Amino acid sequence: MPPEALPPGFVLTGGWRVLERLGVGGYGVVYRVEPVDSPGRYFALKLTRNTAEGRALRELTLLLDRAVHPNVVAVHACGRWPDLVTGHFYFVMDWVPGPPLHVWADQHNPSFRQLAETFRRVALALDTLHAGDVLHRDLKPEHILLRDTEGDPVLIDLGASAYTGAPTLTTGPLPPGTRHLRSPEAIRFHQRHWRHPDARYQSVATDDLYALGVCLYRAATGHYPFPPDWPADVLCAAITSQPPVAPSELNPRIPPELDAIILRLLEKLPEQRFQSGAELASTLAPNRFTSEAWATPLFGTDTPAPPRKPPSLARARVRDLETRLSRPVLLVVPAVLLLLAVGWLLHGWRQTTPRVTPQIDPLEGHKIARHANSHHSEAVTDSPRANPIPVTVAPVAPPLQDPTPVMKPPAPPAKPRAPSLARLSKVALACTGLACSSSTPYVQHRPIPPVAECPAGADETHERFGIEQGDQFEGSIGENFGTPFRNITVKEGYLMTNVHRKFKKLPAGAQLVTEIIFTNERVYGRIREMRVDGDVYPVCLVYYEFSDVGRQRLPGGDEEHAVIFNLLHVRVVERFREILGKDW
Ligand SMILES: Nc1ncnc2c1ncn2[C@@H]1O[C@H](COP(=O)(O)OP(=O)(O)OP(=O)(O)O)[C@@H](O)[C@H]1O
Repeated sequence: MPPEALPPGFVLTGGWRVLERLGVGGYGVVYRVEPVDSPGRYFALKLTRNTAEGRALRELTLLLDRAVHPNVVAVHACGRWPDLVTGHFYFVMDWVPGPPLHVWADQHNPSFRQLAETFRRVALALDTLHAGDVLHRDLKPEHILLRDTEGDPVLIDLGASAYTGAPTLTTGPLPPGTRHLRSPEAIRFHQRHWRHPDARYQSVATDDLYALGVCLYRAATGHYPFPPDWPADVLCAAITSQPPVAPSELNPRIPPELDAIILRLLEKLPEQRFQSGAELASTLAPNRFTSEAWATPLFGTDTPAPPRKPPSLARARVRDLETRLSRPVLLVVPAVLLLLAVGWLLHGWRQTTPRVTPQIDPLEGHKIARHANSHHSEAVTDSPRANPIPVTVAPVAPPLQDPTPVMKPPAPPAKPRAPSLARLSKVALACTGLACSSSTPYVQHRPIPPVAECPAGADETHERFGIEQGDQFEGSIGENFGTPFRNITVKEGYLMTNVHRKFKKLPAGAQLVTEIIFTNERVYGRIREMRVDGDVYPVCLVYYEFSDVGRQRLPGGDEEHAVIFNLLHVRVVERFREILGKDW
């Protein structure tokens, strides 16, 4: 039985009876359970979805040892299912009966004073974690549950937390996290270092405090400072350089002091934020908020606040572009040409980008920023953008695993060219928040990618999933397993290939983080990392066609874009080779 499908009444090894499923996250599924020998006492049981339990053990270690606090969920037992030794790992913690923070704010509609008190307690809990060298790193409204309607908060999900001596979870520049709650400095770091395999962002307390500011903004206004469903590059650019709309502009009931506190938490520079949970907590001390404004509920029911506009995507696009255009190489271009390009781009973007559609909550009369599902932890990703070629695939962040050193021949120097309007537009189009970290917009002649070794541990993964060198299976690029199948446009960088159908023990839908490299003739896909049910495995796979590594480029594309068909073969290899036509 799959771990996420245990029915009510099912009893797990260890004597825990399942009552209901509370949630499914990236790595675990959480059930409300009761002990068989003590029915009526409720607990939450987090069961890993995969038998590899790195994150769960880490979380358990923290909850048992370092993160013991009345406002952090307490853990009581652990075990494995179905087999005591080899089964899925689980741990049992307090069941928190109330809703997550944003749902509480929207539906219970507490007073500003209650909200401040809830956040004061979260700030104190954070301060204790930080004092013990623990960083939460994935604070979001979904991870702050309310114990009761008064708003006593409980922090959950420390699976991504950092603590001294903890095993590293990822080997990319950023730790796991959720994009719209990442701090500006973390995103800036990613923009600068995503091509550098050894770069690691060191989270600090002010990252958690920034995320807490995002949670507070969401609770007090019904919106995120920057909507999570914005295209990734625009969202990242907005987080790093666009000031958020003042919360009081979205919800005029917000007392000025709270407005200032939220904006300070969201400062772009960490040194301008609160420096510790304790500092924030003292600013939120209840005796400071005596005015009438603090006693009012967050949102009006009798006289609903006039709907205000959430931050505009078009404005963010302009700022994004402004940021990019301020790069020195472009300063020499006459302003009039820039304006023309901006106008043209905005026109194109308006037609091609999703819009943020506010949805009115009928109960409270305030708007809730709409976003697809709950937001699971993820790495920063890039996004599709306006492109003259039909379908562009969204690149993703580089792999989480240790990239293997690549034996690179010296790169041919890029030809300097004088800026022209055509080139400018092209650069602006091709230049994403992440891709902008590269200083060369494009090169004309691309070398065949050099030989590189497989990442450490790939053999073990192959064995685990029953695949061996020379095996070939179908992969597809794009959401919905790539369907409908079609020609797509890819850029160099990273994108996600899916295992298209089950192959040996490889499940359909397993995600293959693929490095795309292309020459003038071929597109190479090198895969060093596979993600299955939230777990990450090193692998050594390549795109493959007939007896050749890589895929033929189809007509279309340009120096920046290559067109390929999105259903393709993936082959297990012993190393990444460079020679065309070489049989395996
Ligand atoms: N102690 C608890 N009491 C009540 N509900 C809980 C508890 N712990 C978790 N949940 C519910 O289960 C959901 C998933 O839990 P959690 O976030 O810990 O899983 P995850 O796999 O780490 O997810 P993510 O992908 O967000 O990191 C939570 O969003 C929450 O709704």
